[in-house]
Amino acid sequence: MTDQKPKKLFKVASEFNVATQSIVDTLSDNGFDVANRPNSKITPEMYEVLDGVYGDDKAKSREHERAREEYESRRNQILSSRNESVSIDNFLEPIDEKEEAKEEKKEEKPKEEKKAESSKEPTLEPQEEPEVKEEKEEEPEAASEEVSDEEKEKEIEVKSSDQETEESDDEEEKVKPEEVKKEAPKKEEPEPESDEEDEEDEEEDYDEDDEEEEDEDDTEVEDIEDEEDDDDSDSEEEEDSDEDDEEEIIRGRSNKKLTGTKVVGKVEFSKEPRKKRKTRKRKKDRKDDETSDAKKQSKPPKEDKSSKKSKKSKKKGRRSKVDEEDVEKKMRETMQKMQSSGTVGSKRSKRRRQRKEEREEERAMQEEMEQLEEQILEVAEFITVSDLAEELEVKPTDVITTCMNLGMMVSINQRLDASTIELVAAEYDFDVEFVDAEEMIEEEIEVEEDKPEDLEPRAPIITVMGHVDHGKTSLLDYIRKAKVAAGEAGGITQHVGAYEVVTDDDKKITFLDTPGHEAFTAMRSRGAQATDIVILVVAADDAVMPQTIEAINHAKAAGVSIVVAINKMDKPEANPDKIKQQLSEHGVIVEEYGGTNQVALVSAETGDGIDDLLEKVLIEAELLELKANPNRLAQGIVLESRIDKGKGTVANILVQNGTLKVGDPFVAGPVFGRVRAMENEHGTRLQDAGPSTPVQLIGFDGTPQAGDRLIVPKDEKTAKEVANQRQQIRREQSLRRVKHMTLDDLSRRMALGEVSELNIIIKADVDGSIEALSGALQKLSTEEVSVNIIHTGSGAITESDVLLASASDGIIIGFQVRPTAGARKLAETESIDIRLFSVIYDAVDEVHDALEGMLSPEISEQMKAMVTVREVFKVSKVGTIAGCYVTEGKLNRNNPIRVIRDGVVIYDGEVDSLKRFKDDVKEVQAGYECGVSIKNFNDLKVGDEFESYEIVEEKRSLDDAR
Ligand SMILES: Nc1nc2c(ncn2[C@@H]2O[C@H](COP(=O)(O)OP(=O)(O)OP(=O)(O)O)[C@@H](O)[C@H]2O)c(=O)[nH]1
Repeated sequence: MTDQKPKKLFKVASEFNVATQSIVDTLSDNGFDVANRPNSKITPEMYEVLDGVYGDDKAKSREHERAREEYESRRNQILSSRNESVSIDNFLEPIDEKEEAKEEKKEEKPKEEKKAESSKEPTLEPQEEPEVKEEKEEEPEAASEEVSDEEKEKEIEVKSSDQETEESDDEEEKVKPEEVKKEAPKKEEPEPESDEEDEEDEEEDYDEDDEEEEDEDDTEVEDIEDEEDDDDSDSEEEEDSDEDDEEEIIRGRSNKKLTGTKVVGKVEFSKEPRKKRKTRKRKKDRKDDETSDAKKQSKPPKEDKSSKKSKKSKKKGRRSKVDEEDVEKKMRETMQKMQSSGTVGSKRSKRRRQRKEEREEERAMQEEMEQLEEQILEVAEFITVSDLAEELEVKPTDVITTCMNLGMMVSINQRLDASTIELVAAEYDFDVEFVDAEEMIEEEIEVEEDKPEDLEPRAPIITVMGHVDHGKTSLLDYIRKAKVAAGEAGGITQHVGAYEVVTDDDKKITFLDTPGHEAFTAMRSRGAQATDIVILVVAADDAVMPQTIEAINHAKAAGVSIVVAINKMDKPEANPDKIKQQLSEHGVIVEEYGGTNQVALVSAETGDGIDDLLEKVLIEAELLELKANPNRLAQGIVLESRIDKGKGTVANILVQNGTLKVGDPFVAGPVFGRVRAMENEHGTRLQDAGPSTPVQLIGFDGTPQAGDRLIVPKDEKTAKEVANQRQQIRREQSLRRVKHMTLDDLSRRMALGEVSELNIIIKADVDGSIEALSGALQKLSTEEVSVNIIHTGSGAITESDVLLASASDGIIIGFQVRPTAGARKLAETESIDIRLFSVIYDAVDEVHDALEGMLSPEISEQMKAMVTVREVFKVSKVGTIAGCYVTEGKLNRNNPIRVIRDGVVIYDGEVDSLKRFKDDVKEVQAGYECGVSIKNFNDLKVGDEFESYEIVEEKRSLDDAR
């Protein structure tokens, strides 16, 4: 009009609210040759011509715009009056209004078309209308959803205005020309903002939920940004602006909206909608790869994703390259504008892009992981050559050849150890992940996983622990007498390792018979855990004692909840507060002190508080949500076993899950069996036993160990096979495997990935050394291996320590203390590594070296003899002479010697003189008496022990080093 400068086609189109094609056509009719491109220049002359043809439309467009504006603000009012969040409902409510608007639009569009076309080919008009309808019918499929979607679209459409500009004959009076558009968006901007925010959130969720549609969503999102940023300049070339509009429409909504949008385009050009899609896709691609211009290349992979997309790609192909490039260029510009403008929209788009990049990275990583996983072989140690070959998908002879090349002669049925399996697998480019052999076998039989709906609450299984004489047995006895199913005639007739009690409100609790943490830990050391809750008994008239602390540590190491029973409350000197206080110092914090451990004040003598204790146990059980499925094949645990002259092997079993029935075949550890008979503690024969029921079971082929898991497989054949396999594996393991952690073995096991933590039990002479040592050791934790001090205590290393080490696969560090004879033997049989030190730094260095994989135990200490002092003679000028008895080994006068009193090293020195009767001797064998004096040490007492030892240099073999 008044403008002297040439205008861009898309702007003019938007101004007149006509399709760019119509403008191009009109111009060509009037002798102007203009390409239908958004940026084609419309000279003032051309503009004049257009003004003549479309001037009226412009006015209508303005009117329309105003109407739309009104509608928009009404809508926003409604929306904001509701809860800000934009939900489908929010959109659905103003349906009527929107529907109206929609109707208007539908009517407007065809008419506009007519007008646009009328200048050229009025006859085409009637044909266009049906086309539009068709489109509309085709695209939006889900009617109800789309109503809301379309409404949303409309809102946005209204904002963008380009589409509405596409005429309206009937509505002419209502609809006003375009200029309004420009004003309108500005006003609208703040309002729609909130909607779009919400939409954006929706999109975010959507993005995350649906990767497939991610791209489209993103496109939509960007379109929204376009909308936001370009609202002012709403103007876009007719065609592309149509596309953009569509995109804008799409923005806040689902893909269906996109299709709805197409309709607009189709009104004018039957292929338009497809072009629009192309544009969208291009946009997507650009977003995917902003910097790359080669969008077309990036498209194909995405297109593969869905047939829809591939269709799109075909459509793309139809369009001329030039057009695409132009549009892309335009899009790029828009994007740049958006970025440089630094608007909220651009920030959003950045965020979105970031998210998208992150997602892509994640996807790439996942793919990588998958690839890596493919190369990981999950096998059990001691797998046979043939099984390994099967896993590697090669012939057994190939594995044998590989082993030969590695310098090992193996047979097809030979079982291989971890390092050999690794070596062989490496030859085939596989990494190995070792899984527990027994678990693997169990996996074969334990296919069925309990469904949550099949699970029913089961009775909790309780172990009572506490210090000597604090009343564990009394408590168990009282509960048993008072609560064991009162109706049972004859009372308790036999020991089944556990018993069930029924509380006043008819709830069941199963108590394991053997109190104390030794039994508990011994069971755990065999890989079994029967206990759900520990009742920690502490005498109210005493204090938290060493075994109380041990019990706490054992329960914690097992991850079992603790309910405290402060016993002997009937005693006048009872002081429960002191006990609670002391317990809190050891990590057992009762509820009134802000902790989670429940506490009951009881008297095992009078029975006071026992009901309260049981109630608290039940509450704890409820918190633990202990459940089992009684309607499945049984699983249980062997509590004890013995051989009965008449019955053969008899074992006390605790059923943990499922129901054990007479006649069931089973496997308990490496032992096969079939349930011949079951009895409860009252000697009553049972036909079946459900979860948490203790029974005495007959029908074993061999003798299982306490702690062995009992499983009922689907048939006898499987049970026999599993038992057989387990026997083989156990044999293999006992032959070839150091069962428990040792410092020497640590680095090897670290390399195998078997170890992520080093559990240490510290025993020392005094508390000060414990603190210093545990502090220093804990600091040694590395990323790969964390150092856990699971128990500390002063005094000799006891069997209980060894059991805990065994159960927790830990090592024992003794500082200035020695193991008791029993502990030493147990440590030998359980292969527990006990390291004894006299200097804290030596201990720290050794653990450090082990963790670094640099431990070189070339020099080690070997105990040569143990000697007990039976009498002490003080001889003037000579000093103290001990009359001794050599209990173990051979006492050599040249070996260094330690003096141990109550398990604690009190002196480390040399033998001054060693005599048999009156004669000096070089050495004395075990079982003989002798007289010993120690250089510079006279403080000898009856009962002291001497430990004679030798420093040995060990040469490490290659095997050791591995
Ligand atoms: N007054 C009083 N004495 C109790 C109570 N509970 C246990 N006792 C007594 O404390 C002593 C030790 O009780 P036990 O039940 O044998 O203690 P324990 O913890 O099982 O001991 P060990 O089996 O040696 O570990 C016995 O003489 C009981 O009579 C109580 O609540 N009140």
